[in-house]
Amino acid sequence: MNERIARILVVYNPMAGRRRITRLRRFVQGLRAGGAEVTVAATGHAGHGRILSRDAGPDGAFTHVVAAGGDGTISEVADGLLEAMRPSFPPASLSMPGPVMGVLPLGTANVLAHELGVAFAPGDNARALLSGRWRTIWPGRIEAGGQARIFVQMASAGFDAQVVNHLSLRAKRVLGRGAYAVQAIREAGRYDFPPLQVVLDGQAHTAFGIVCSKGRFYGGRHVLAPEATPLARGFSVTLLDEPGAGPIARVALGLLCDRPDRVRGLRRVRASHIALTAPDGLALQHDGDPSGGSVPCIITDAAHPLRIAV
Ligand SMILES: Nc1ncnc2c1ncn2[C@@H]1O[C@H](COP(=O)(O)OP(=O)(O)OP(=O)(O)O)[C@@H](O)[C@H]1O
Repeated sequence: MNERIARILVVYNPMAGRRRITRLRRFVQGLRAGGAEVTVAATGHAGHGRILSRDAGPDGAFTHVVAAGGDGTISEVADGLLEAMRPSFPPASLSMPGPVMGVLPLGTANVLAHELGVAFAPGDNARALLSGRWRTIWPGRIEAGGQARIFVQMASAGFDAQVVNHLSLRAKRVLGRGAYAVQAIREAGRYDFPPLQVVLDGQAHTAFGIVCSKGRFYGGRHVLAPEATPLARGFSVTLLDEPGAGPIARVALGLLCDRPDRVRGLRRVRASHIALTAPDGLALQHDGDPSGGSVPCIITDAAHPLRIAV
């Protein structure tokens, strides 16, 4: 196989964001104009991105797999690429690092794209991808109810996970990021803030919400964890010490002003092994989508890092 030709699989989520098919077309044109062989595969259902990228990974058929969608699509593609690296998944060669992952931001919040400075303009993105530059990121892994999922930006339990779990894709398409605010107002009246037991690298804490961040940003380009980076192992863990709608409103204001350090009742701890339990099995979310499981859960780094084009 000719190693100089980029062979690119684009995993396109047609349900992400506001269905920006024109931007996808421009991106593919840019790649082809740059000499790449491009295959586009649209996802047919939630979780399909993981299967498409897992099956693209092991035999070297593709040099790159691009997640064309939002953060949920990115986490599914990352999940599939990492699954293909598992020794138990045939016919992966352990010496092969797998395809480089690309990101074409077509989603609602696109937090990882902001975090890594990925180009939003399709032509610029295609040129950057073909330039061959990449960085190594360490995704997170969340294990709940016997199922493990990969995330790239953050995972959480508490009020925000409840909002994400009750938010419809349709609302996100119609209202964009405003859909999160509308849903948060709805949940504020009915969420009862049960306490979470959190064990961070063996140290026990109690909290009323927890966000395990790989990157600085949360909900778009709002800084929650200034020191977090997806380029390193471990997490910046934000704990909410007080229950209720008042503290949540303070956090929202702190995020809008990018001043999480000024918010009373929020604290951050570095940790690499996070165990959560709660009395009544709270919902979880990762990268802005429901995790499909509930607390109790364990959060750690993924077994392998991923190469990501920037
Ligand atoms: N064909 C499909 N039909 C329904 N859901 C799908 C389909 N393909 C993917 N999905 C799901 O769509 C969800 C949302 O996708 P994604 O997160 O990429 O977009 P977004 O929510 O608009 O963006 P962001 O997460 O950046 O706010 C994901 O959970 C994914 O599993």
